[in-house]
Amino acid sequence: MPRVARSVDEEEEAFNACIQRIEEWWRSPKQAHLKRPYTAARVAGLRSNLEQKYASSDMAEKLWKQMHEHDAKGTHEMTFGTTDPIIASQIAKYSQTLYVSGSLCNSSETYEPGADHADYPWDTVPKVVEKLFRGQQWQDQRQRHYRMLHSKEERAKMDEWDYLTPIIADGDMGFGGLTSTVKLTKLFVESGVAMFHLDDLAIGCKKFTTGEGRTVIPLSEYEDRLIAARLQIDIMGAETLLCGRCDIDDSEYITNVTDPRDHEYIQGATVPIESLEKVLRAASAAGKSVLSARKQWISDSGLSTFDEAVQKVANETEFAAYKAKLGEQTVPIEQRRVIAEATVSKPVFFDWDLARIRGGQYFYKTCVKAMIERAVAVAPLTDVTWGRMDAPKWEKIEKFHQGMRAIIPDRLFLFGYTGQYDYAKAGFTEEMVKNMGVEMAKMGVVWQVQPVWAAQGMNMVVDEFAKMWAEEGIAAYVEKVQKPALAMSPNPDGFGKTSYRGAHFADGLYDAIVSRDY
Ligand SMILES: C[C@](O)(C(=O)O)[C@H](CC(=O)O)C(=O)O
Repeated sequence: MPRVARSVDEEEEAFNACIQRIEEWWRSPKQAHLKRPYTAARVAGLRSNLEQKYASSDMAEKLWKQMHEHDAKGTHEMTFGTTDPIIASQIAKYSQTLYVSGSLCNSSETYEPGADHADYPWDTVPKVVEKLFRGQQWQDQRQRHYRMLHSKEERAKMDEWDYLTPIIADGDMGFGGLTSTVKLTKLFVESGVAMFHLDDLAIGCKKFTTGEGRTVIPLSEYEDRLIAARLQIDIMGAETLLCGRCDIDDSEYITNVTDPRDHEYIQGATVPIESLEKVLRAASAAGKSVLSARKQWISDSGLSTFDEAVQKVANETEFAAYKAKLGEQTVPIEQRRVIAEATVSKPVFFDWDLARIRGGQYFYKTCVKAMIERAVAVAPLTDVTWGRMDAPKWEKIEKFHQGMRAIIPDRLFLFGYTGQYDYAKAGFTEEMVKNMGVEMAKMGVVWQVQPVWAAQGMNMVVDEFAKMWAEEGIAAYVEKVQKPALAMSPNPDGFGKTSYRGAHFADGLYDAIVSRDY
């Protein structure tokens, strides 16, 4: 039987050398801000004997450099989402990066489309990243071949695009268990991604039209999710970047109360009342609106956090004493009750179980302070932060990013302009909208994306063309598409002056094979 041709002493020596290489790597400038909860020995013990290099590392280092250059200049990247290599090749002319949206993948890259629910197969987004990255490499190879068919003088006058724009991808919530997140991470690294983001949402709980907020997971589970991803990146020895996305801004529920760091934000009934679920079941049985019954219960129950419950029954002096005793550290609910008993004369009624909803979730009162606490807690595991917001509230944008940088001065951020942002409703003037990208860049928001343009802008383009083509046919195509396209500069590719569609490259391969030189 073939055995590994090496003595146990050599094995031991190789293993210890691997540990030292990992420890040295972790001291490198790009890794130094990270703090792992596991040792280099544990990582070495999870590696195979085949240590590989990944293109993901090259693309991550390119992105890391780009983001820090933007930060130093107070500028920012603007890109948008696509799942199509042809669109990606055109984005490369004006943006330095590319984004792969989970929402878009769920509507255009799955056998069974869906809403932005991350209910698609876990390997969907990494496969789209790989498709786009392969497309980028082919465009780069094709362009290089075409250029080198020309003299230096001719090349000096030709367009040359950097098609190898780092790809940032949506890892959603890591798709379930920790080993699912490990596998997702492995595929992302192997796909050539530069960075991916993981959020703190509970899987499968998003609601879109009922007015209910998102469900998040306890901070400890969010940390584990990110540790799983960081560990797999370390096992692969990759430079791939990890973004901690925090989705609590639009949340209303949390799956459980195991982490005392969340207790400050959990809401409960502050008067004795029938449980919410019991009331909703009765309303449903009576054919009444469950949403109205829910709204009424929230009002009747005096739904509040524990601190708000204390404030309702304490006088000013008592509440000040209560808050002073709490201090700034994490105080679990049972300790909050003890402090309330010691500082407030009246009894405090607070029951978070009465408010639990059908899936067992607890009500959660989000705020910027909670967003900052979460983002800071996971910063040692992540390279950048994304505080996701369902609507643009400038005060909140400022409070979050400035609050984060007051604690981590060099933190970099991502930001997503989702398609349904209503700026007027959010109190933005036209001037504010025009300047928000630049103003956010001053706070370290160096990468800004419109994730789902393809589900909005592309629909407009296709709608317009489909109507024209159906009604006016080829004559309109020649006048409104073909002629303008061929006249454009830089050439929008497709046909005409460049080798965009690969004709020259294909012939170049053929000619090399049959060794015929032009
Ligand atoms: C970025 C996002 O995660 C996505 O899937 O593209 C979505 C986009 C959107 O809802 O517009 C999100 O922001 O949650």
